Amino acid sequence: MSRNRRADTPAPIDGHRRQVLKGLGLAAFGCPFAGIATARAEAPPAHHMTDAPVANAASAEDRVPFLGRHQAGITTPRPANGMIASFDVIAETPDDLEALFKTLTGRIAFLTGGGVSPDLDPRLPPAGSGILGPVIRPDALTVTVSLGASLFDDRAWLKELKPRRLSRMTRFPNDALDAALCHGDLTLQICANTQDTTIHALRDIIRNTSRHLVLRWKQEGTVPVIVPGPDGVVESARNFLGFRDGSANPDAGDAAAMERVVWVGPERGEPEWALGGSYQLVRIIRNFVERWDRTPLREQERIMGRTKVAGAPLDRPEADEFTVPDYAADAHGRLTPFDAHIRLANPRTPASEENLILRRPFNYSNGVTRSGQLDQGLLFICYQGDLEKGFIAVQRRLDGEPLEEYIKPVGGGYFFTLPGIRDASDHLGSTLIAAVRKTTP
Ligand SMILES: C=CC1=C(C)c2cc3[nH]c(cc4nc(cc5[nH]c(cc1n2)c(C)c5CCC(=O)O)C(CCC(=O)O)=C4C)c(C)c3C=C
Ligand SMILES: [Fe+2]
Repeated sequence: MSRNRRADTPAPIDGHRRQVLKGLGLAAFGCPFAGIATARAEAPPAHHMTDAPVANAASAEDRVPFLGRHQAGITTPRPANGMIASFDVIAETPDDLEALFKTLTGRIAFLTGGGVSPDLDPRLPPAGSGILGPVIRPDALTVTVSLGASLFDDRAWLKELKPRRLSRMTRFPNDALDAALCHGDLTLQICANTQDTTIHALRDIIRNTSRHLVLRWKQEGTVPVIVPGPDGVVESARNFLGFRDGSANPDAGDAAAMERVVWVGPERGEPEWALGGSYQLVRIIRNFVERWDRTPLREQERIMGRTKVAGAPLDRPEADEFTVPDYAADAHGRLTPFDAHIRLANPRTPASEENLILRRPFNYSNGVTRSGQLDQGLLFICYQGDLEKGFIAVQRRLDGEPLEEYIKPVGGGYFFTLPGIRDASDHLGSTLIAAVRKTTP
């Protein structure tokens, strides 16, 4: 799980990051399907630094390839803005569902590729919301499509094809789930450099799928853009508790690690159609930031298991955030308490290797609660090849952790992220539809 956090060449950073994006298959801007047949939504190469957005590196011309064995938006770099939108699906027949998947595919291909909105006919409603103007720039947009258990459970012709570990999220002890913020038949994870682009994409998709999709809930979030240090190190972005978040995330640029941690492969016993997909976990976790801000620094650090400024593990407080804690050398929990967040989340034993997850969180700030508190928190998103061994096992270890005094999960759900799209003639969900056609006359 080693990870090269340092840039080979510290400056200019924007050039470096641009090169990474070019390596991902950035094609000429202008045509919605330009480069689509060759551009693949794979993880960035190993020299990519962290998953934090880098200052001055983001450009409206950044295009994240849409085609590939896996959907974009999971191992591709996390831009500054993210959103989960959850929908109910109106689809009584396989034909309905296929039509929805095809429309989604077409819209996502256009929006992520960029292009010119068609000319306006003043006698008709405009072709789009217009909030980006007539020229849609890709802006590192990704739209990742996942399905909820209810989509399968509520349709006889889909029941047999449900991914094995997909279920309706049930309550954990510290949860106070708001039904209006939970579950759904289908989610879109929409990420981009700017919020205008995520909102534009959402409105475009809602407008073009109104026959099949009804919006249930959505949550937006952001990640701070990081200015690289003089040595070129890009540190992890901070969450709203002020700690670096992402330091020990598996390396999304390590394809072998992603096969082990994130993707559904043949060894998992999942239906054939699901290969190349992943399980998506979403949790909207409110942070009681006023209480946290009144908590002594030492206590905050012992709750998290890391120093606040540098993000170093408590057994190596002079080290950096990427230094691996040595729990075996701290067998009595003197330096890192046994109930510290990071020690529970990943005790770093051979057995806990199978519980690794890829986190892709965003901070959210929703306004003010009725009792006059800030409504802030973490839009926690993670991906794993096995939901039970991944999120569920980790969350069970975290149940009762001291951090719970400061957090309250209020929404979210379990979803299955569809495999990617082979080529320009393919569409999202094609393997599922083919399996439906095989099993239903
Ligand atoms: C069930 C999974 C997890 C939930 C839910 C979760 C919530 C949560 N986390 C933070 C802040 C931090 N988490 C950190 C590390 C970390 N967290 C999880 C899992 C969940 N966190 C894992 C698997 C890890 C990695 C542990 C390791 O391998 O050492 C950290 C430390 C920095 C880092 O590695 O990212 C912070 C900080 C909050 C605030 C939160 C809920 C609001
Ligand atoms: Fe965490």
